[in-house]
Amino acid sequence: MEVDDQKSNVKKVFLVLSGKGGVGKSSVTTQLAFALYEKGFKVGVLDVDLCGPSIPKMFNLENGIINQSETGWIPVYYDNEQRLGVISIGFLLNSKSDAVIWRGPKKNSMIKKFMTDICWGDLDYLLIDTPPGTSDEHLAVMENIKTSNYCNYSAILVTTPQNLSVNDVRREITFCRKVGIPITGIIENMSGFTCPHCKDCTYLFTKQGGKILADNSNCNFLGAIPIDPNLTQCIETGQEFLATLKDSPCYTNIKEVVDKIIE
Ligand SMILES: Nc1ncnc2c1ncn2[C@@H]1O[C@H](COP(=O)(O)OP(=O)(O)OP(=O)(O)O)[C@@H](O)[C@H]1O
Repeated sequence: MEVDDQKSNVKKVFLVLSGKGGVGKSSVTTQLAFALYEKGFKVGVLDVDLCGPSIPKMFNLENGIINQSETGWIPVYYDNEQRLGVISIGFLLNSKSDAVIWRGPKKNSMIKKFMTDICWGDLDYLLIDTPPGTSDEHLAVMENIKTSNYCNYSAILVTTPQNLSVNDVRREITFCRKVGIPITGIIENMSGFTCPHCKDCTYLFTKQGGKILADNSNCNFLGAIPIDPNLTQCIETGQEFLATLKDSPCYTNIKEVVDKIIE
C-alpha cells in the first residue's frame, strides 16, 4: 500500500501497549505527548482504542471535529500552532454514550483509514494509544505500519508493579517479538504513592515488578511513575501535567522517561 508522502512525514512512531486495562496506558500516552510537545517537538496522538476512546477527554478536546481535506482527514489540534494533533474515533461519535460495537473487519478498515489517511504533515513523534491486550486493533496497526511509510517504529510497554499486570505485559513482549516490532522499553506506572506533603513513597501494590520484568526480558526500563492525585486531576481535566505541576513528585520521573525515549 502506498501512502501519499505529502500527507504525512513521521520521523518516529511509538506504539503504547499494555496487557491489562486501567494501568494508565492512555494517561502515560497523553503525558508523554505533552512532554514532547513542551520540548518543542511536533507530536501526533492516534487513539486506536475504538471501544473505549479516552484520549479526546485527556486532551480536553471532547468537542473536537475531524475535518476532511482533499488528501485525507485533518487531526484535531490542541494548539493554535498545530504542533499537537489528535485522532480518535471519539471525534466521530455523536455522543459520549455512543458505543462502538464492531466485529473485526470493520475495526480493521477503520484502523487502516487511521493509519493511512490522516494528514499529519511533518511530525517528530506519533504516539499510538492501543486497547489492552493483543487483539484485532493491534494486528491491524501492525499490518498497516509495515506497509506504510512509517519506517521507524517501536513499542513502549506500560505496566503496574503487580504480578497480574506484569504477567500480561510479558505476553505483550512475546507479541512484539512475534510481529517484529522493536521494544523501546517498559514503564512502571502507579509505582507507589508519593505523599504530596512529606514526599515519602508508600508502595500500595508490590514493588518494582516492571523493573524486574525489564531486567529478566532484556528490555530497557524507562522509569517508574508514582500514583499522584495531581496527575489524576490533570488527566481528568485535560491539562499539561509537566507545564502546570512542576513541584509534583511525578514531575522528574516523567521527564526522565521522556529523555530516555528521545535518546
Ligand atoms: N500515575 C498515576 N497517578 C494517578 N492517577 C493515574 C496515574 N496513571 C493513571 N491514573 C488514573 O488511572 C485511571 C486509568 O488510567 P487510563 O485510562 O490511562 O488507563 P488505561 O490503561 O489506558 O485504561 P484502558 O486500557 O482500559 O483504556 C485514570 O483515571 C487516570 O487518571
